[in-house]
Amino acid sequence: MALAGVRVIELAGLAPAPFCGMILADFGARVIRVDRTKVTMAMDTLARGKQSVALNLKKPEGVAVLKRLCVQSDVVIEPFRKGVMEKLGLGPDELQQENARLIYARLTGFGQSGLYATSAGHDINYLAMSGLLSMLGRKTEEPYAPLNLVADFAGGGLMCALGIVLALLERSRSGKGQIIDASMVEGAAYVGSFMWKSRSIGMWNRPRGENMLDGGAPYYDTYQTSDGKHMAVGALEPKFYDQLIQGLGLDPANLPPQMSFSDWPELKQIFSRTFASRTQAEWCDVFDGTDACVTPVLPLDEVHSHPHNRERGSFQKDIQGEVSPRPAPVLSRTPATPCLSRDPLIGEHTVSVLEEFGYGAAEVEQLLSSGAVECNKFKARL
Ligand SMILES: C[C@H](CCC[C@@H](C)[C@H]1CC[C@H]2[C@@H]3[C@H](O)C[C@@H]4C[C@H](O)CC[C@]4(C)[C@H]3C[C@H](O)[C@]12C)C(=O)SCCNC(=O)CCNC(=O)[C@H](O)C(C)(C)COP(=O)(O)OP(=O)(O)OC[C@H]1O[C@@H](n2cnc3c(N)ncnc32)[C@H](O)[C@@H]1OP(=O)(O)O
Repeated sequence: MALAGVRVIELAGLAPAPFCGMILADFGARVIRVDRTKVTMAMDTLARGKQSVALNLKKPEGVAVLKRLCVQSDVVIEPFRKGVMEKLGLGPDELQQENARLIYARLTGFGQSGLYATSAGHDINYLAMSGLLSMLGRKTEEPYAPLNLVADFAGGGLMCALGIVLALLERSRSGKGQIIDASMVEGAAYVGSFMWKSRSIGMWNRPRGENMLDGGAPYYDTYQTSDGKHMAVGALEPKFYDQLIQGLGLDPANLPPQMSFSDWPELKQIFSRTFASRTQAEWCDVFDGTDACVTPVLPLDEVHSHPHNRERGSFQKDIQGEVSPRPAPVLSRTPATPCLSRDPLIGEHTVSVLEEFGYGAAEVEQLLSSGAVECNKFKARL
């Protein structure tokens, strides 16, 4: 796989860093997650393919172990507030002094500098500071965050993974590591560059919820069907819009023009009434295979069985029967082969990893007895 041989130390975090680590693991990196000790339940639901070592970084011995792991690794991902790693003596200066090739990824909400750098926050806060949240939500509602998708994952974990891969590529020429300052505010904003750049062509010059792509246009929205499900409509171009009108069985001569903003509310009502007259399956029979840009809105437990997704194998089932998306994108020669076995227990691999990284049995025993590390063996259910 593309990242085979790359060793990553992921310090356990909330959601963005685990997603970054999972992406790297999916594409072949060896990801060792460093968990806290005295924690029984892992909160990392994105742990596939990772190993877990439990270290107490409040103990000098624990800090020394992390240093040794990082000296022999390519990447360290830290998900903490600015300054936490420096307080532990594990900042970039310390770690890159011992390993100049180390790529030190710092995944934060506000970045390593600035007024909010040491403030707590979550996805919605970073999204708000990116400018994008002000554009999200129907005109009759307050701005709302689309789950914790945009800052945590698109602008956070995924952007950080991109930074790591870029730094690995650069290191193949320079031989040197570097620090990645991955701010979720900036990552989310960067993902939203189109919103900035398309203002020049008038894409967003109407109030929130009244533009073409933010719920204003009747031909770019969702509609309820007679069985309480929904269809998604994205018929932007006139040639696709014509097929939408045809599929709905409407006469264009009796409708206002597609681009008549003032008539959009009336058009939306006509579309709503029409979509409400049939079931989702019936509308799929009408629109599947056409260019009307109409698709069913599928709930999570139906996506993997939809003929299109099933044919491509877009979703996978792990050893415990849990369905989740397969890694994307698909590389033709070195595709990701995600681990489908169970997630690691906290500290499950502590002893084996320490031994692999050069600790002798007596040293491991001493670290265990001091509480600097912990090991939880998987107890197979008999
Ligand atoms: C929307 C998402 C949130 C997704 C996560 C949610 C799924 C969960 C978040 C809260 C959970 C609920 C909550 O815990 C309450 C219940 C608990 C119950 O047990 C379960 C049910 C709950 C309802 C539970 C349910 C869910 O699990 C939750 C809802 C996001 O937006 S995630 C993005 C967050 N932001 C960032 O990641 C940006 C960068 N990080 C930060 O800014 C901060 O880390 C953050 C997130 C603000 C947290 O700040 P905090 O003060 O807690 O930590 P830090 O300042 O970073 O310092 C870390 C300290 O930990 C020490 N440390 C680290 N590793 C070790 C170690 N191995 N050994 C010892 N010590 C360690 C480190 O030294 C720091 O110590 P100091 O504070 O002394 O310096």
